[in-house]
Amino acid sequence: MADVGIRLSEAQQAIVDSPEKAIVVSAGAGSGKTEVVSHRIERILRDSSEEDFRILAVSYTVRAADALRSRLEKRLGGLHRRVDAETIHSFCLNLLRQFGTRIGLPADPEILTRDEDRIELLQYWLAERGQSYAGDLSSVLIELDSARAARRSTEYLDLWRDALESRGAVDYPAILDKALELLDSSWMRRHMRRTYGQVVVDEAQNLTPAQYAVLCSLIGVPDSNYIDAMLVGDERQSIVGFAGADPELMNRFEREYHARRFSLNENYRSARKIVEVAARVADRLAIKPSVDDTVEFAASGSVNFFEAEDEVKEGSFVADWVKRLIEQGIDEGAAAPGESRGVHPEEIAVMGRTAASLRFVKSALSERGIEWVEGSAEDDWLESQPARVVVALINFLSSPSHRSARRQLADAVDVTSESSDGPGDLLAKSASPEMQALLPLVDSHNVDEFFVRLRALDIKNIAWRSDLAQLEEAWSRFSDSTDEAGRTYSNFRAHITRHQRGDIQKPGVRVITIHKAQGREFKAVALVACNEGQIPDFRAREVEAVKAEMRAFYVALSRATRQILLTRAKTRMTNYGSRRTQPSQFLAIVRI
Ligand SMILES: Nc1ncnc2c1ncn2[C@@H]1O[C@H](COP(=O)(O)OP(=O)(O)OP(=O)(O)O)[C@@H](O)[C@H]1O
Repeated sequence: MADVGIRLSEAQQAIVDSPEKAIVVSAGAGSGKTEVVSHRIERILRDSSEEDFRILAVSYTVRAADALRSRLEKRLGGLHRRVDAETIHSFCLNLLRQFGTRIGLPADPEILTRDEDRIELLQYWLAERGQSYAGDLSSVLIELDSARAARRSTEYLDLWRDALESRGAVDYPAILDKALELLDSSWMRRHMRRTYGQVVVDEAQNLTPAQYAVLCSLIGVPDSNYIDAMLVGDERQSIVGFAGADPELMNRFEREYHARRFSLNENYRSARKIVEVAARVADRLAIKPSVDDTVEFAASGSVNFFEAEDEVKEGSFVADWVKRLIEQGIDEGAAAPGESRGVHPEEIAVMGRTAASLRFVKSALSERGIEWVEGSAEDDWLESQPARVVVALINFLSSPSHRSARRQLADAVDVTSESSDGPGDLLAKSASPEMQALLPLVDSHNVDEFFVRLRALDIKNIAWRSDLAQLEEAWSRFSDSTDEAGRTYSNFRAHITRHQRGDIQKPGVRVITIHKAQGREFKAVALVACNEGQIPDFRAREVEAVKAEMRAFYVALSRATRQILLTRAKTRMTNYGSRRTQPSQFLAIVRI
């Protein structure tokens, strides 16, 4: 997203300059929300003389937080250090690491990220209490997660909280719970008020009630001297309802904090035809204000539809479309006069409502020798197995007593673990020479020495060199900002979790689900499998559920700046053989 030389519109500038303590910005896709957020942060920092007054900018994904951080870094020079750009979970986790002992957490709480580890603990804890559960424990966890996101009570909740406490562990929802408990103390609130002069929440349509509670606790109650706050979001892009998100919370904030509401109606991202089709979907979603394309956009854009006989042919058609884009650029007439038609592979996204719907495109792209990558999965920043093991090893060495850390290492090495296994045992169990080559790392005395040894390793894996460079970069960022005493495995692991899992840097066409595409921008977007049952997903039966699917459709369309291709296959392979499909009801809305 280029922001050099952008002239903000009057409506955008009004938000940047607004002196109100609380504001809500509700605006459509591509209307410049992220642009406004970074300009407003810049304006506040430049206007304030207090050196130690910081801004907390909360984003929904690690990738979005990273993107905001690097945008501010480019524009603000040294001033960007006064901004903490984080996800709400990483912010809360950091609070727990700093102050958690005040509420009885261990200094380094074990973080249970994987369901296997949670199920094992739940099973153990139920057995301890002489209880058993006949059904599938993962469904208990799903219910526990959604209850905590919604802040309602449910069966097993107290039991699960006790189980976590007994283990000195937290899972993702408990990170918020515990942060809330911490923020309950007046000392902690004072500390927040002394630290932050402004809190900004981007993608606020994705807030859950639990996150909203943390936010309110953090800034302070309405009618008090609360920390200035700005919520920015788009109700039409609310697509994580399954995770408990409630776009209504933006209105609640407006009411409770008497916030001034702003809206932005112009689309700066997409060419005319794309704005037109996205606006038809937004209108159907009937959330005001609707987008109107009053920006005079010089590019007309192009929107096309293709219906294939079957999914293999659909995949081939999309792969050929990608190939043509890379070789010849976007369609003639789709670009603005004088604008280059060239497209880099990274500016092309092939999207699907689910990952499964993308498999035919993936193989068709590979057959044509076109490089592609999946979205920004959490661990995607490292490609080779040895590098992933290195991270798992750092995790293990930072908390050798955490069972989950041992298991993660065992998984990364691809062996099974016994409770007595140390990291050396796990590496030695693997027959792979690459894993054996990592053995010298195990008994490094500290993380400095770990890195000296890491550089000296002789590993023959094509991706190792670039992964090593990534690890080195993470290390040098960390060591630049941390004094010797703070350079522990545990702090370095925390640094990696907070900063290093963002967008993938690898080259190639992006082949991603719509959910992974939120907040991003591409020159050309193909959306495959536009069939009933695929988008909308077959599980969406109620009106509300279909609307949620329509919002996903809106997110997909509104990612494109110049060109859209929608495709479907007339037949699909299912477990029961080939079946005829019906076109998605959403195609009728965009009138294709
Ligand atoms: N005033 C402006 N003039 C020119 N370009 C602009 C202006 N405001 C924003 N843009 C550009 O429009 C594009 C969309 O802006 P931005 O990413 O901030 O939108 P957004 O509202 O955050 O979108 P979404 O909600 O879809 O993620 C970006 O490329 C941005 O640089």
